[in-house]
Amino acid sequence: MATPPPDHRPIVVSGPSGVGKGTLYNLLFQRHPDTFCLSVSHTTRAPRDGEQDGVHYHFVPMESFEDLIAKDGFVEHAKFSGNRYGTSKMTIEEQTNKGKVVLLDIEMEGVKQIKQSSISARYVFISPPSVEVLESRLRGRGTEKEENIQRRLAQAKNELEYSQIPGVHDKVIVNDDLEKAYKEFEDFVYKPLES
Ligand SMILES: Nc1ncnc2c1ncn2[C@@H]1O[C@H](COP(=O)(O)OP(=O)(O)OP(=O)(O)O)[C@@H](O)[C@H]1O
Repeated sequence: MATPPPDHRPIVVSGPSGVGKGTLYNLLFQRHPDTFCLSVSHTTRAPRDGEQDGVHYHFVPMESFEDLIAKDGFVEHAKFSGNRYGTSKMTIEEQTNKGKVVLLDIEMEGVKQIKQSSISARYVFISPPSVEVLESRLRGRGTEKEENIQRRLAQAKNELEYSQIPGVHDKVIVNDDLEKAYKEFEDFVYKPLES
């Protein structure tokens, strides 16, 4: 049965690659079925094998994407290797109107953009116990090539610096012991509304 949190605002989850963001919010989805959803991004890149439109991404032509930018339809968007990616305001609104609390898994530049947008959201940053632990998780996941690992670690240092600026995030969780970090994450998500 769905147990919605008292605060329905979208939750922006950020943190370095490999820190365990997906692990934490997938646990939340398992333990609270039908309550949350992950925002589906728009992209101009072609679908990969097995990717479904509307499930993994909203796949759109460049022209439609740029049209939506011009109409201020995105809370954040970015370009990676020639393709555009973004989170549309419409996607967030539609899911919120269905009674779901929307989680956004966003990297640092996107977080900065959302903070400038009209969307009222809650911000949680997932931090590694140390850069060494982060490196071993990235390697342990076995999904990255060496050059990718080095690039992600360099980017992690920027993200960690940004997370230390007071007031940027409502909550910073160190993902050391998974169950302990999960409990902190769940407590943050289910925090009573402040009057
Ligand atoms: N508390 C933890 N202790 C040990 N290992 C963990 C912990 N949390 C996550 N992991 C492991 O670390 C690896 C990275 O986790 P995950 O894929 O959830 O990271 P992510 O932040 O979502 O990464 P990305 O941003 O690249 O998608 C996984 O192999 C996961 O099982």
